Amino acid sequence: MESRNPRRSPAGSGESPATTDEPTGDATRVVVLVPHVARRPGEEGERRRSPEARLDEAVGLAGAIDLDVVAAHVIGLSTVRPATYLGSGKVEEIGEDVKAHEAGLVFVDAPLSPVQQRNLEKAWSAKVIDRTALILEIFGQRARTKEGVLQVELAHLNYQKSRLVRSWTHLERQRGGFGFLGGPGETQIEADRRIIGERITKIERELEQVKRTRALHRASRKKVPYPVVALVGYTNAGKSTLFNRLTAASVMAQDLLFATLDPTLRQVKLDTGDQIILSDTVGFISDLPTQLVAAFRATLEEVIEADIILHVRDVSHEDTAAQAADVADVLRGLGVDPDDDHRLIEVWNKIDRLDEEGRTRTFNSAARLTGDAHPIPVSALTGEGMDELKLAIARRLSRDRVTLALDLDPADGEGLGWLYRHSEVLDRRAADNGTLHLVVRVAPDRAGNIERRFGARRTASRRGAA
Ligand SMILES: Nc1nc2c(ncn2[C@@H]2O[C@H](COP(=O)(O)OP(=O)(O)OP(=O)(O)O)[C@@H](O)[C@H]2O)c(=O)[nH]1
Repeated sequence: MESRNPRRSPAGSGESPATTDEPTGDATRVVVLVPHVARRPGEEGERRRSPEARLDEAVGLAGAIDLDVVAAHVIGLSTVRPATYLGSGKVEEIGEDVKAHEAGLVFVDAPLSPVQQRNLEKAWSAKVIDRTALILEIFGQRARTKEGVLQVELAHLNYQKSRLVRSWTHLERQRGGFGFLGGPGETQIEADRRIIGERITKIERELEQVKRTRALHRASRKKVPYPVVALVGYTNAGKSTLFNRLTAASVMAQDLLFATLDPTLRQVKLDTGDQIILSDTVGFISDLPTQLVAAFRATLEEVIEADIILHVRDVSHEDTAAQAADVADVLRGLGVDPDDDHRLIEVWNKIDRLDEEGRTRTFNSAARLTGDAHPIPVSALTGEGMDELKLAIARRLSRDRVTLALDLDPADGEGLGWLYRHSEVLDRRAADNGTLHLVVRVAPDRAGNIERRFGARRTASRRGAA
């Protein structure tokens, strides 16, 4: 997608003006608006955050694609106006602001209808984008795998298709390149819809292919007997930093939202000797546009299937509770029970940012939650708490997995090879008569197979180091 160029604004500002109300200001200079509508039924999600916290988040989102935020306001509204979303007085006021700051772009952190968007663009002589458009841009820039790129492009096209009330300059350009398109009698919107429809079909076909390949990869990875530990968390919680700390691998970790659109997998050996596959995932966000839910699902398959889910939370953030609730919502949407303490471990990150009092409070509340619900306070930045975290993972793993003891004929090379491929071999000793005594560990669903094939016995023994 053309918008993936980081220097380009979502407005596609480099394109030639098609109408007189094209942006007059600099399209990288953005005014950020958070409309705050009086509470209405069914808007619970939005109300978790104060308008100021939402403004901070909106500014962060704009900054995530290198936009220069020149002004940011919370706009109190009693009701949404069908034509312009905001009341006429506010529209005028903001128009002045846009002009004064020579902004070419206004980000309205709300779902705007195509008509509202168009009217506001006219009123402000600036490009207007809503939350969905901005998030799509961010996801588009951060997509790292082919599947991620295709999913975001598909979401983008569906979004465009639903908003065909105005010309889309890139489509015009495309039409210029294919002069045969747009036969007689075909309106511009019909032609645009057809072009978008064709591209959607093409991308869907490509996605099918990519998915098939990925399914094959997943199947082969499943043969590796290591459990998958997935990191989830609100955007900017510190997942990539923690991932790096745990793997000492280099993935993009920076103070940007969505540094990780696609899952990243690394094999990690814990100090206890346990091998795990660590999976970094996309940062969650509140009010995720519906167009992206499908893309999210695909990239989050790792989470759905993970043996352990680490929920990374920024406990130094004033909105940490609301963020945790948003993450729980997304997990629920994926069919994962966020209250399943058996599978989830909460990692309370960024404790280095807390003052003495905050630290004491955090450690005390962590200590109050016992057993599986016990959260692990850490600093991915300084490394504090990493040993405790690894130990917690190892404990959870050894508890959930089944340890089996078996004897093997030394001539059964094939059987031995099979065991190494399909289980974790914890111990291997040869008796005087040559018989191999093996202790292996597997996920419970594999145990039956090994019991039948090798006459293995379940044992309570665990590796001493754990
Ligand atoms: N002070 C402090 N900063 C941290 C810590 N962990 C991460 N950060 C910072 O927080 C910012 C976001 O960290 P990331 O690791 O990119 O966060 P993420 O959760 O992967 O972000 P997304 O990919 O956007 O979801 C970066 O500036 C990190 O340096 C921590 O323990 N302490």
